[in-house]
Amino acid sequence: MIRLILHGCNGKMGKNVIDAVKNSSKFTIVAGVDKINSKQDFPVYSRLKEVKEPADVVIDFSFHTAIPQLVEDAAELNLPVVIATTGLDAKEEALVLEKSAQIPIFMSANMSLGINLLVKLVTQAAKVLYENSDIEIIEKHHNQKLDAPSGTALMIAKAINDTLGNTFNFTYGRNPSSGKREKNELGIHAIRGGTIVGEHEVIFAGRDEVLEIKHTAQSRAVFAEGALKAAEFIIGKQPKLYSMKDLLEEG
Ligand SMILES: NC(=O)C1=CN([C@@H]2O[C@H](COP(=O)(O)OP(=O)(O)OC[C@H]3O[C@@H](n4cnc5c(N)ncnc54)[C@H](O)[C@@H]3O)[C@@H](O)[C@H]2O)C=CC1
Ligand SMILES: O=C(O)C1=N[C@H](C(=O)O)C[C@H](O)C1
Repeated sequence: MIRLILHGCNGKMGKNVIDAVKNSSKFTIVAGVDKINSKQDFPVYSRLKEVKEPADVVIDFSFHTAIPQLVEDAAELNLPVVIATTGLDAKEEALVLEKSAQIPIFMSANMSLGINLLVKLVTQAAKVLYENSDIEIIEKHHNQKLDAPSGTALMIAKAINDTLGNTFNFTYGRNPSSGKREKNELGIHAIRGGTIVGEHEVIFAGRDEVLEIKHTAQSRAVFAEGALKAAEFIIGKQPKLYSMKDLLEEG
């Protein structure tokens, strides 16, 4: 059995990981960590360093400000971590990279298989279409989401820029003073409402033709199951910052 510590156990994704573990024969949750202390079937602590139960791996779905303490504690305890939390600032991201020299860290803004295939398809399309079309990303999420744009939208935009040698400046939404669209803009637009689980659409708008590539998450279970796959993948790996690309390449 893989012994799991669930960081952010009392949140929406925490609940989904608990359900995914119930349906899995490979995992058991030995402890949770959350800033809110609500009752679970396992002990809940307020930080990772306080956890008494021996464990093999940590999965995190919490909030970006929790990440520095999480990776500091995980490095001290020599525990691999899967970070699914989005909205990290540059300093938090730099610390994750620094700590990945000590422990294996798996980080992805989206744990679903479909989004990671979408990134592949979109970068291929961008190579062919970018000169003659305008690229815009639209993401839609529930009204409880704290960060905008989504980590996934940023991941897609960065993948396009990496592929095309940083051609684009990102434009976050448009307003009455935005003016005419520039050729080197990549628009990123965030919609928030209701209970939308997560939608990401990339639009290539050319002259007289439009290509749209879209992914819809229909439940949070896909993210929870993806996080369990990532956790299984990093146990026993060398210290490094891993992504979905590494997991998919290993097959
Ligand atoms: N990579 C992926 O596939 C996915 C990533 N996410 C990301 O996961 C994060 C959590 O999402 P939700 O579960 O919807 O949010 P949520 O707000 O429902 O849950 C977050 C939980 O983390 C806890 N928390 C906050 N600060 C903490 C701290 N300092 N220490 C310990 N616990 C803390 C909260 O009390 C709460 O229980 C968000 O950043 C979201 O964008 C969400 C879905 C999929
Ligand atoms: O907060 C969410 O719900 C989600 N967050 C991730 C993101 O910011 O990209 C992934 C997913 O779309 C759900």
